[in-house]
Amino acid sequence: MIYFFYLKGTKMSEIKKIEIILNHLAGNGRAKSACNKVTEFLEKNSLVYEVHPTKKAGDGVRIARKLADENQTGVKIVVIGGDGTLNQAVNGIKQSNYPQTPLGYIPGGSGNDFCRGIKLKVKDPVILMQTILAMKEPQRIDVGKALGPKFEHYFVNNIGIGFDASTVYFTNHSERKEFLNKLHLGTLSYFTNLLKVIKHQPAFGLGVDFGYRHKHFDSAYIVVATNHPYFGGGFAIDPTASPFNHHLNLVVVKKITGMTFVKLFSKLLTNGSHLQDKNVWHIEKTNFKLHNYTNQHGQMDGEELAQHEFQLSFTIDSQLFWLPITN
Ligand SMILES: Nc1ncnc2c1ncn2[C@@H]1O[C@H](COP(=O)(O)OP(=O)(O)OP(=O)(O)O)[C@@H](O)[C@H]1O
Repeated sequence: MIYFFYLKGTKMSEIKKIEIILNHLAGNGRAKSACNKVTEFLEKNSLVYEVHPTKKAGDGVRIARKLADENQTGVKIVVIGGDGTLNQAVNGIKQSNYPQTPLGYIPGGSGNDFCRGIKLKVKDPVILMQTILAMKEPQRIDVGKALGPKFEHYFVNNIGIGFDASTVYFTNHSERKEFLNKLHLGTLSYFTNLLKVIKHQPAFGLGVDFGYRHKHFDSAYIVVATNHPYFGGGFAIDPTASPFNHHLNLVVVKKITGMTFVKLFSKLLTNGSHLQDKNVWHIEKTNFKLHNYTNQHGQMDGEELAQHEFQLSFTIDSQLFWLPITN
């Protein structure tokens, strides 16, 4: 269903139309509710808008590419959904003939790690839309890019292999997610599935190339290439990462069990001192390569990637956003 409004008496100011990409399923209804508030505001102010609902998984890419290719002046494209929908929209823009097209974003997911990562202060969707409309210049924010055989994707948060990716897999396939989301406990949903993953996730071999150096791990367990600190709905896997420093961070945690794991995890939850632990290795670079030697689950911005022997080259890129940032 496409909603289209052109209200009589619309002030033909600089903004002629707002194109909204909506994932009405995101955040178990949070995105839909945010969209309703936003469109009510737009109507009250006689602004022209159109809502483009995603009709199936992955649809955000197609919609964003199409809207960017229309290249209309005076139009602002705004995504309302979670990190997965934002990821798709960024990839759609990058695949279009106008990859410099800016995107507005109103978070409505369950995790919303991107907004946490860029320290977005405005929480109210209507105030955020007002801010987006008032902005004259878009802001450039880092996004990661991963290239591999048959793989070319941009990501706004992170790409993970192993532990966190298995957690995404189990979370997406659990009935508890929906239930906990209803209670607005998306992070808890992720957390409870960690226990399942601790039981099932094996250690795996991993090679990392950075600069002229190579590092080998016999027993990698958590592997995250990240644009900012957060994954899994607010866990700061690398508190030193920043989406404004034109670098990507890579964190590798070796397989540990029992109390060693509990201690490390509590450091991660409390003060970020896990990065100094002897079982954790991390780098901050403009590019690096990863190769895991057995099939493992992967995740990109919370979206499942099929199980793979990943061979990925990471670089840093950027995307223009209609978002109020004070970094
Ligand atoms: N109409 C649809 N039917 C089925 N799946 C959809 C539909 N529209 C979008 N999706 C899928 O929903 C998934 C989740 O989207 P999204 O990440 O935006 O929300 P979320 O998981 O609630 O948020 P977050 O990632 O911030 O926790 C994405 O994989 C997207 O492709």
